[in-house]
Amino acid sequence: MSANALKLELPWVEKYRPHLLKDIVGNEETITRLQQIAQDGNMPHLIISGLPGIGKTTSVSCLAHELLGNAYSQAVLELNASDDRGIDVVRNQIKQFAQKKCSLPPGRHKIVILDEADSMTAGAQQALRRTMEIYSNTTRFAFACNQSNKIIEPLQSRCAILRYSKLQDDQVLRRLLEVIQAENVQYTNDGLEAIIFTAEGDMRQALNNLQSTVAGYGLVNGENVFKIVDSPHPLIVKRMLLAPSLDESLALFKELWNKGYSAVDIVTTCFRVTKNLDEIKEAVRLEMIREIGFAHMRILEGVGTYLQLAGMLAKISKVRGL
Ligand SMILES: Nc1ncnc2c1ncn2[C@@H]1O[C@H](COP(=O)(O)OP(=O)(O)OP(=O)(O)O)[C@@H](O)[C@H]1O
Repeated sequence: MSANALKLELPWVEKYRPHLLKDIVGNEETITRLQQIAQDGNMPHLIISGLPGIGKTTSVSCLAHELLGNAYSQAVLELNASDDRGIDVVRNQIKQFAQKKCSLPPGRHKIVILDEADSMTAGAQQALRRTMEIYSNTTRFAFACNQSNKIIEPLQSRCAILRYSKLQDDQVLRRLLEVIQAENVQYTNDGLEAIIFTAEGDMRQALNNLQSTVAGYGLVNGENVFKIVDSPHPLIVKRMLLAPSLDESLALFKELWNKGYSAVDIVTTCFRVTKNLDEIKEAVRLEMIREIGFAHMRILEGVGTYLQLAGMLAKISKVRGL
């Protein structure tokens, strides 16, 4: 195996997973709150919610490490969606853990981390209610989830809810550059732009796409990134949307369609490109987004045909006054 292949073995998302709260990028206010909790030592029950790949699980585990130090391995119970988390696990495993005695730094508590908690059944969540109360003097719970409304109300009312927002492009960029420097990656600016464009604020996806592009092509440039991500190149989509005539627009669309991109891929790229189109008037841009939105809705309802997208392009060219 070559040295390069060996170097690529460990996923960068794991290799560069922050170990301290201060290394987590973005959501500064929430992170500051977690740092305060880490200093006080008295962690409340927590729900951390937000989109995938923005550092929720990482934050909880950093917090637990900072609170418990060397006691982490015995004083933290981590359960995620791949573990069985039905009612029996709550009744047995979690309860047993809560009853377990272990020596901790003074004023600290054992921590149960429930990742992807929104996928737990309502029954299992109900069963947690009493457990959380009875053992709250020794054990605290941290839930990470994508949608906090999937956590039943009684649990929500027992917890402090922290919401993570999507990471800004410059925050993702900063982290990418750190990894690029550490891994000595060759890149071009349009390559970085492509990674940020496709990741849409999801740090995990950004790092994975970076690593896949390096593994596949070596050089991170726009073309290679879009090949790896397998989504239509935004420049072609832009040309399609701004073509001087409907015929030209349809010709570019046909090219994309024949390459095998799905209707959803094309329509979502159309939306992302249109969102940032500075070349046209605001009112026209909003009308275009409206048409794209309608087409997207119909495609998600199941009508993802060639005709559907061709119709969308026809409406867009009408909106643009062609
Ligand atoms: N804010 C961040 N700062 C630095 N690295 C991050 C950040 N967010 C995510 N990452 C990187 O992405 C990886 C995945 O993050 P994490 O598991 O915390 O995501 P998550 O928000 O819990 O997602 P999910 O909802 O899918 O569980 C981490 O290992 C880390 O490398």
